[in-house]
This record gives sequence, structure tokens and C-alpha cells, in this order.
Amino acid sequence: MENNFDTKTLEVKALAKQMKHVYTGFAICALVFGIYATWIIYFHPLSRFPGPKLAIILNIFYSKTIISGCSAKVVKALHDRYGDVVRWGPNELSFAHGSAWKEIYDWRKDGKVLVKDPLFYRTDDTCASPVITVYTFNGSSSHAFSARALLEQEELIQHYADDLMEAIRELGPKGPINLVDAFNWTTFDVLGELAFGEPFNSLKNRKTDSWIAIILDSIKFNAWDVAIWKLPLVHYFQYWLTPKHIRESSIQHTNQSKEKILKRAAQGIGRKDFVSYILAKRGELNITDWELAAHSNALIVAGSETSATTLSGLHYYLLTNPDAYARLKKEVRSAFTSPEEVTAKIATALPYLTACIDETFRAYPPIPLRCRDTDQSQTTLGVHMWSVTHNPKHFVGPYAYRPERWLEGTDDLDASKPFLIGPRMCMGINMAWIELRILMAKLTLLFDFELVDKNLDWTGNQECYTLWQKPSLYVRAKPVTSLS
Ligand code: HEM
Repeated sequence: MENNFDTKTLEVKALAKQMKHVYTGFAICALVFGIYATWIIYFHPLSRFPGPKLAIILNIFYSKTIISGCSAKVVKALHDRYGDVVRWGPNELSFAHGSAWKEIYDWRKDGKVLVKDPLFYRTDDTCASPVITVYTFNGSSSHAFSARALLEQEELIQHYADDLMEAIRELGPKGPINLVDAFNWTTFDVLGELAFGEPFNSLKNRKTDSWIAIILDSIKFNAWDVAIWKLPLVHYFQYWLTPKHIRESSIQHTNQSKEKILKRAAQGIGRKDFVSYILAKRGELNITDWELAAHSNALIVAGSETSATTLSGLHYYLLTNPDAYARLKKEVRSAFTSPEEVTAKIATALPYLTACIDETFRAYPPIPLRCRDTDQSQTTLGVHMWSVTHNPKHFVGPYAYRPERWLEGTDDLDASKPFLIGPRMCMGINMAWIELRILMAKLTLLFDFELVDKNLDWTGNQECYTLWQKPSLYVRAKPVTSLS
């Protein structure tokens, strides 16, 4: 009996001792965390920048925000509360004023430039990150965007623009058309030809190619990838943490790109598309199959989704702003009497068309988030596009769609930089403008569109993972019968 009691006492004592170790362990962790949190909030070199304290300690808030799909609005709300510069992670600074464009992205006086956040270059079997910028510096891609190449691209754009007009003419009488789909078909077909040497044939089939759907889904992968790699040790669990359909889309997209690009590479450089310029320098620059695929991958997303987004937004804003739409129709229909007359050169001279496109870039920037750069102290800096273009210090009534502001010139128009500036500015800017002008001129000349859902709130609930996840945009299309 006594022995039994002794054993029990000993067991209780051992347990108490163990618990003491556990408590001491917890206390030490809490102390270390407390010291770290105090240092990161109050003594870190970035501590002079305001921001939510809990967000500053670890990247949990940062990561959660970018995978939430709401980062455009969340970061804007942070800027509204804390000012034009916000610290929203241990090493993350976001800027919402126009002067930051030059400071962050342009060449500095000493000839140096901040480097793009290395997370952008993370490349493995699941994700072929864009390696284009690296090549840009080596000069292999720049020929693909030269004036001569642009002329060839205009021909291609005209071809697909005419196919789009034909598709709308055919589908219009059958019922409402989802313009988001129609624009995706068009811009992905153009980029398919240029980046992979063949179209997706969506316009021809009047149906979104399954690969486009995969590409659109795989865009979310980049947000998940960055979010996970921002958290210490969490990347070891990336496979299990990333939603299955997003992970699989990314792998499928990467593999399909590789397969397609190798097929295209086997045809040599005779054909004048983006690939031909890269192939011409392939040996000299030692470009691997894998890098070639990553290159085309980046091009297809950078060059098609962005233009389709602009065209969709443009139509939403025009159809909900009848005065602006009427003024645009008047300008376009006075300039052209038939679609054959539409050229990029003439369309460039239409001031209201240009103003409508510029205002769409401002109100609904296709890449609304931060283009991140890293300085030597590993601080990630970025201008938050959406917050700048909706900053009332730069644009009066920032939520109103008013193309006129681009003609009046009273707002701080230079604050809107949809294509970025500096050495990493969009390489396809000229092609994008040609594509937008030609498509808009032809669409406005040939059709009167009407929005089906008059209460549609375009950006209200739209999610964003680097690029927008657009809802459907159903319109009724009435062909214009009386072209003068
Ligand atoms: C409305 C149309 C477009 C907009 C608003 C746009 C915007 C941008 C922006 C903001 C960047 C910088 C991204 C960053 O550094 O993180 C970029 C990069 C780029 N864009 Fe565009 N873009 C458009 C159309 C195009 C087109 C038509 C092409 C051509 C095919 C293109 C090709 C590229 C390429 C190759 C890059 C560099 C990607 C990299 O460095 O990783 N873009 N674009």
C-alpha cells in the first residue's frame, strides 16, 4: 500500500518536472518572440513607417491578403488609414503616391536599379516563372518588339480583329454575348501565334480553349507561391497547402507550354514570331528548353490576359457611361466609313479613343497590385497601382469614369503608369496600344452594344491575384447598318 503510494508520488513529481520544462520552454519562446516583436515593430530600420502592428511582426497578414483575392482593396484601405507609405509586413513597403514610380523603378543617378523581387524568378517543375527580364538585359527579346516586328504584329492583329467582328456578327442574333470570353479568344489567339507559333483556335471554334481556362487558373498559383515562400519554413509544405486545382493547373500549363514550344522550336527561325527572335540567340545565350518554355509562358500571360482585361473594362465603363460611349461612337464613325480603313496609325490620331483607353487603365489597371522590387537590405518596395490611380490627391473623383480628364489635363495624369516605367517597363506596350486601338475602333464602328445586367458592379466583388478574375460581361450586340 505504502509502496504503491510512493510510486504514485514519484510519478506525479516526474510529471510536474516535465510540465515545468514545458512551461519554461513556452516562456522562453514567448520571451524570444516578444523581444523579436518589439524589435521588428520599434527598432527595425523600417520602424519609422506606419502600418498595422500585427501585420508587421510576421508575413502572415501579407500572405493571407494576397491569396484572399482582395489585396487591391485591402492595401488601398491600409493606405487610406496610414498614409501614402505603408509597412504591411516585416520587410514590405507599399507606396500610393505617383512620385514613387521614378524612385523605385527607374535607373538611379549612380546607374543602378533595384532588382526585381527574386520570388518572381523562382522556377521549378511546378512553376515556370518569367525569365524574360533576364533576357531583356541580354537583348534577345527586344528585337521581338522592334518597329519592324510591330508592323508584322499589326497585320496579325488586323486578321484576328476581323475574325472577332465576324464572330460577334454571327453570335449576336443568337442572344447575349459574353464579351470577356470573346476578348480572351481574340487576345490569346494573337499571342498563341506569336509565343507558340500557332493560335488556340478559340475564335474559330467560338469556344474558350481548355488550355486558356488552365492558364487563367494557373495565374492564382503565383499568388499562392509568393504567399507561401514569404513565411519561414512553410514552403516545405507547399504541395499540401496549395489548393489542388491551382497546383495542377500550373503544372499542366507548364508542361503544355514546354511541349508546344519544343514543337515550335523544331520549325526553326523562318517564321517571324516572338520565338524566332529568341531562337536566333538561343545558342549564344545558352537558353535551355525549360527557359524557352518559361519565356513563352510569361509572354502568353503578360500579353493576352492584360489586353483582354482592358477591353472588357473599357466596354463595361462605356456601357455604363452613355455620354462617353456616344462621344466615342461619334469620333470613330466620323473617322472611318468601313473596317478596312481602320489602321493603327489613323486610330492613334483619335484623341477621345486614346482618352477612353487611358481612363480605363486608370480606373481599372490590368495589373492593379504592386510590381515588387528589392533593395540591398532585402526590403521589398512597390507602388500599389490601384491605390495610386484611386488617390484623390492625383485624380479628382477617382471612382468616376471620366475620359475627359485626359483631355483637360487638370489631374496629375502622370501618376497613372499601367505599363510601369524604367528598365522593367512592359515590353509589349506598343503592341498593346495597337491591339487596343484597332479592336476598339472596329468594334465601335460596327456595333452598338448594350449591357444586359444594368446593375452589374464590375469591380465591386472582383477578385485579383496579380491579375483580375473577371466576371462575365453579357451584352446585346446590334450591327450598325448605316455606315456613311
Ligand atoms: C493592356 C495591356 C498591358 C498592360 C497593362 C501591361 C502591363 C505590364 C506591366 C505593369 C509589366 C511589369 C510587370 C512587372 O514588372 O511585374 C509588364 C511586363 C511585361 N509585359 Fe506587359 N502589359 C500589357 C500588354 C502586353 C503585351 C501585349 C505584351 C506582348 C506580348 C506584353 C509583354 C510583357 C512582357 C514580356 C513583360 C515583362 C515580363 C517580365 O519581365 O517578367 N505586355 N506588362
